Amino acid sequence: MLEQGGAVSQEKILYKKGERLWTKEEFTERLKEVGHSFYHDKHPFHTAMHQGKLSREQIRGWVANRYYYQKSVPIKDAAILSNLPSRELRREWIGRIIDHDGTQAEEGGIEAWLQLGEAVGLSREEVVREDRVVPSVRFSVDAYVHFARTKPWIEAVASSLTELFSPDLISKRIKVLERLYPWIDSAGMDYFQNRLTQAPQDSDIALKLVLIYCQTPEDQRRAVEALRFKCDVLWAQLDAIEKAYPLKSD
Ligand SMILES: O=C(O)c1cc(C(=O)O)c2c(n1)C(=O)C(=O)c1cc(C(=O)O)[nH]c1-2
Repeated sequence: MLEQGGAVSQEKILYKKGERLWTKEEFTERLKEVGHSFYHDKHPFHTAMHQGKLSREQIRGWVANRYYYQKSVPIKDAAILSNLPSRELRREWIGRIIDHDGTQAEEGGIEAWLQLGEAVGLSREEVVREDRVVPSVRFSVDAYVHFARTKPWIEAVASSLTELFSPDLISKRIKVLERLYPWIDSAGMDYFQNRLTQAPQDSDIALKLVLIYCQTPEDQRRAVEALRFKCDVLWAQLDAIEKAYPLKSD
């Protein structure tokens, strides 16, 4: 099928097994549906956090365990970077590593997370020693890094699209922590404040790449599955944290 300019109208091409390529709008909608159904904003541990029900020990356990995710994100991004096939693509991605690792002038997200640790009463030494990190948190985060290393780069990029949904969750979290957990030193909020500008920039780039480079129904399906996998990674972390720091029943 040819459009006016002679370009092939991908939207109308029918593929085998009756599949057709989703339009960009349909594809974006499918990705967003995954977030609405499976993102960790609805996990019971977050629900309890948002209701002000977590004890100091539970907040500390969450911060200490999530450190393992924070320190692994730039490793995951370096794995993706190493699989990107052009310098134009690598230029789009490299800033993420600096956001987390920092440079001499800019300390970066991992440092800000350690400051959050101090704000909730954890020494940076104990956070860095990973004393409280439970096996299933390690296991799920390592699965994310492994996914980024071994899957086609566009699937790894798609798996980062949970960041489409993180700004709403993080802005809610900032308000909740300030209002319901006043014992947390406000200096600890810098990490979350920074993510409110970084996450939309990251997800804009990732979504642009996914929409451009997923050119067949199979590519699109795999991107949706990659995002579902990543939702599971985030959910599994909270399951593990909840198991180690059980919620009180009402
Ligand atoms: O606090 C959160 O709920 C949350 C969620 C996510 C996410 O949705 O993947 C990220 C972050 N935080 C985050 O801080 C972060 O740096 C980050 C990087 C990525 C990624 O996949 O590349 N996700 C997230």
